[in-house]
Amino acid sequence: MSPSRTIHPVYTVDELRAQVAAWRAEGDTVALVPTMGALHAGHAALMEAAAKLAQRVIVSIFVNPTQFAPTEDLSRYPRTLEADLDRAEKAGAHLAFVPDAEEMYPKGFATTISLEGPALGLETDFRPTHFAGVATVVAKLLIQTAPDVALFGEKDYQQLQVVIRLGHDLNLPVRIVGVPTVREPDGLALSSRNVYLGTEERAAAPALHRSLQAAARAIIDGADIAAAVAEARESVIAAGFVLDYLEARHAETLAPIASRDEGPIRLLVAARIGATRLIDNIGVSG
Ligand SMILES: Nc1ncnc2c1ncn2[C@@H]1O[C@H](COP(=O)(O)OP(=O)(O)OP(=O)(O)O)[C@@H](O)[C@H]1O
Ligand SMILES: CC(C)(CO)[C@@H](O)C(=O)[O-]
Ligand code: BAL
Repeated sequence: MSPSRTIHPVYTVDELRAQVAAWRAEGDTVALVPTMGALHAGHAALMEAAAKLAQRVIVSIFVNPTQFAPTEDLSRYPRTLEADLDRAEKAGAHLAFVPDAEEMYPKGFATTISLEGPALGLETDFRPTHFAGVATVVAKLLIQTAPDVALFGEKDYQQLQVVIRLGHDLNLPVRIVGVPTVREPDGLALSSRNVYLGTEERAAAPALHRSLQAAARAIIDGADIAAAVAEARESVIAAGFVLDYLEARHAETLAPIASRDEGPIRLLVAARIGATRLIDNIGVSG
């Protein structure tokens, strides 16, 4: 670890709780930013937003095995702890909680959260066990840290809605805050998985955001939602993606939505290019 760093990495729940208790004793409020590391400017935006909402900011860095299916990229998921600590410190975090799998899932671990509502469909159709793993680890992180506020990116929009629902349903005493997606200048949503993209794939990738924008504009201009969605699906496929889904959903419940009269609309996409799976989403407003 760099000797000049002031951010404090802790590895156990006991150390985490002791530090939070010390801050609480001084009257400080606490924000939690859960991540899987490989931190980029999107994560920095979450930590910067956290620093405006609480005096102390904790970033957790844990590549959670239970949210990956055996066929997914757990083993090759980017791990960049030293750079992450530097970035977290620059973004205003005071403590990095970096548990290992044994700390989070000790021998005999046998509890999983089961979900319906916003967890149904979309990601769940392609990653059936994903949100059970996310909800379980997020619940654990929230209980371990007991923050006043926890921040999640809109880039993982279905995850954000699942976590909001989880907080309500389990009466977790924490405010869940969503942070808008940070994008590259060409519109590609920042994601740790973007490092997997080859040159041609990277050049094609902004088509996801462009297609969503075109569909949103068409819907705002009065186009039929199903027709706008169908056109966006075609343009994603024409850009070289294999489409998992591109859907219009109610922005809060994530139920299917056929008309603007039924409530606020969110357009969500997941698509694969080469070996990389990307997700994105935008709101339809105007
Ligand atoms: N571009 C972004 N803008 C805003 N928030 C983001 C962005 N990318 C990730 N986040 C948020 O950061 C938090 C941690 O996400 P995670 O560590 O999985 O990063 P990621 O870049 O989404 O990685 P992945 O490639 O696994 O999707 C989540 O709440 C996520 O929504
Ligand atoms: C919320 C989260 C940290 C849980 O592992 C993860 O799903 C992520 O990084 O979005
Ligand atoms: N950002 C979501 C984490 C995952 O894809 O597993």
